[in-house]
Amino acid sequence: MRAFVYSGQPGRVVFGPGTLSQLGREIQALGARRALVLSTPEQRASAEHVADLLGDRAAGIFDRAVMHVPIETAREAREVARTLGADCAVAVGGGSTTGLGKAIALDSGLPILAIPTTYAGSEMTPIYGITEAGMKKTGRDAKVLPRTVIYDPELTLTLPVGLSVTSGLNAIAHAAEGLYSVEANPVMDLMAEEGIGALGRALPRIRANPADVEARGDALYGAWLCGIVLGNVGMALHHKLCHTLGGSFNLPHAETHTVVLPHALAYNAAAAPRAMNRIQRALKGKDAAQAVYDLAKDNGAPVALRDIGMKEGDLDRACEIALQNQYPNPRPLEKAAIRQLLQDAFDGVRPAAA
Ligand SMILES: NC(=O)C1=CN([C@@H]2O[C@H](COP(=O)(O)OP(=O)(O)OC[C@H]3O[C@@H](n4cnc5c(N)ncnc54)[C@H](OP(=O)(O)O)[C@@H]3O)[C@@H](O)[C@H]2O)C=CC1
Ligand SMILES: O=C(O)/C=C\C(=O)CC(=O)O
Repeated sequence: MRAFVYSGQPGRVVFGPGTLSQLGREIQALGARRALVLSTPEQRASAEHVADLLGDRAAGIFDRAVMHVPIETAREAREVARTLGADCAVAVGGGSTTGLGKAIALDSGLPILAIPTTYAGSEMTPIYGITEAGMKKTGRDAKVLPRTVIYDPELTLTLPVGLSVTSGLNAIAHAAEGLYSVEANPVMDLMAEEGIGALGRALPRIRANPADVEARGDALYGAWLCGIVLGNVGMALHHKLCHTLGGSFNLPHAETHTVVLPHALAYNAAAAPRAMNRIQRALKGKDAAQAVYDLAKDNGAPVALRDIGMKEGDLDRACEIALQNQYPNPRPLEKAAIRQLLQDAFDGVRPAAA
């Protein structure tokens, strides 16, 4: 076994159907008296429900969270938190809403209680992202790691099937890259394989019956584990490509992860055989890249960048941007091969077996 470093992230998790009802107790345990509830405009009704549960511990609602946390929105939310005298942020929603909570916490140190309704995993990480002048900057700060997370599968019943599948594959991407991270360790490997397996089993069941609370619970459990992996070990080529495609070409986050992941795995397969074994074992497939591609395609998710807004003429530039800085990856970053990876992802071809 090779040497490794393991740093656990602190945080309390309350998990299970109906656990939102424990919000009052959890807020009290945090010592918060005036919680600002965050949501997107579309999830305002959920924010109102959360505020009702908080009763006189609710300071107000800020319902203008948007994808990738524009700095203007972050400033506005910080100001609202200050004006209302908030001593806590409660983020109910996906990664966009959790991300806004993190932007507030980064500035003020307010504790976050997160109630995730997608599988993106941000609630398990000390990573924040803020977009300024069209550029998204990410960083790490222990202050932004939510102190408490309530995972209530009932809140994910309204997540449309298409988004459930792509968000689940976003989560799988964290675990898959965690398995070949330079910081990989045996504890994260266990969580990664278990998380991929749980999502691999849950997504087809959610597609068959979006109201299946058991399957929703399994997916959220998988997302939790995959999020822990993202928060603990560094990512590689796949996440770099997705940030490039999302940040510079405005492609949708979870869909981009879904399309690119099989091709990033095929690129790295020969250099990371143990990681590939774990992925294919978790998905009960014969080849990791093909198993991920099939999971997406068989469940109706997009598999081609051309179908999610990418222009073929931008592939060269995407390749250049993704290679501007060096970063750890199992296989060295080879320009021609990465350009071909992007072409394959653009065309949506099923990757060849390793
Ligand atoms: N810092 C970190 O560690 C991480 C950050 N992220 C960041 O998070 C963002 C992506 O997160 P993601 O969760 O995919 O995106 P969003 O939070 O934008 O949610 C994706 C979609 O899910 C919908 N949705 C969420 N909850 C519900 C619900 N209960 N019912 C119906 N629809 C729902 C949203 O609808 P609507 O807009 O209508 O609310 C939205 O259209 C990106 O900015 C990404 O960079 C992602 C992973 C980790
Ligand atoms: O960009 C961020 O906000 C930080 C990390 C992620 O988005 C992880 C991911 O690509 O899913």
